[in-house]
Amino acid sequence: MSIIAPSILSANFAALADDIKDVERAGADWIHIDVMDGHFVPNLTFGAPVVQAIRPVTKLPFDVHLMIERPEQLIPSFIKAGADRITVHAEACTHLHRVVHMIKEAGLPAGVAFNPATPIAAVENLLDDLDLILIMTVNPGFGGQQFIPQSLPKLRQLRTMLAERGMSHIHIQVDGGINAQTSVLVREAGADVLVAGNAVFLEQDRAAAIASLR
Ligand SMILES: O=C(CO)[C@@H](O)[C@H](O)COP(=O)(O)O
Ligand SMILES: [Fe+2]
Repeated sequence: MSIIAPSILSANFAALADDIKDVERAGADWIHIDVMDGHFVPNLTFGAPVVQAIRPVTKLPFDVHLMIERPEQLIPSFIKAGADRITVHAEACTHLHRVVHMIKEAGLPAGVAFNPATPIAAVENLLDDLDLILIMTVNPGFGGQQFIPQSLPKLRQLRTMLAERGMSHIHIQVDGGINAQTSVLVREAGADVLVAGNAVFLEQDRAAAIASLR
């Protein structure tokens, strides 16, 4: 069964706590938090103080997706604020091994994300250290974009790579343009953690929306 992680980027920021409680009631598994710095991606979102403010609102794990340059500078503050798992972009880390170990040594599961144009080979020698690999199914920076179909062969390639190495316990996460239709395609291609922003938060009936993704 897929893990569903609604992305609060599509929530109503004026009622963020209520929206988080609502998706928890509706059956969400993780809360996906998109951190953007206006440099690595052309948009700006939340910092650690926002994560800290919403931490008491839910018991669900906070899945923090860092779309920022030099993530090693901010990882400690996100952990202190209540992150339960952290994913960094391969493209944003000069020393990816060091950054992944920084997350692991703090006791958190570590993930590595890949933009649509980045080959996944960069992670081949790091598999022992990873809990999750995120295949971006849009170019990161904004919610509500269209799913990129070339992500599907990449997902299959990753699934095969993990199976060949006996590493199929590593989560394969997808993020961007996931809805009731594309969720079927990505699941068939190997994804087991589905992030969805608009497809959950813009729906009146969030329980039905989550069920249709699952
Ligand atoms: O990381 C990102 C965007 O960069 C995502 O988490 C989006 O927030 C997903 O939004 P939808 O495409 O599902 O609306
Ligand atoms: Fe994300």
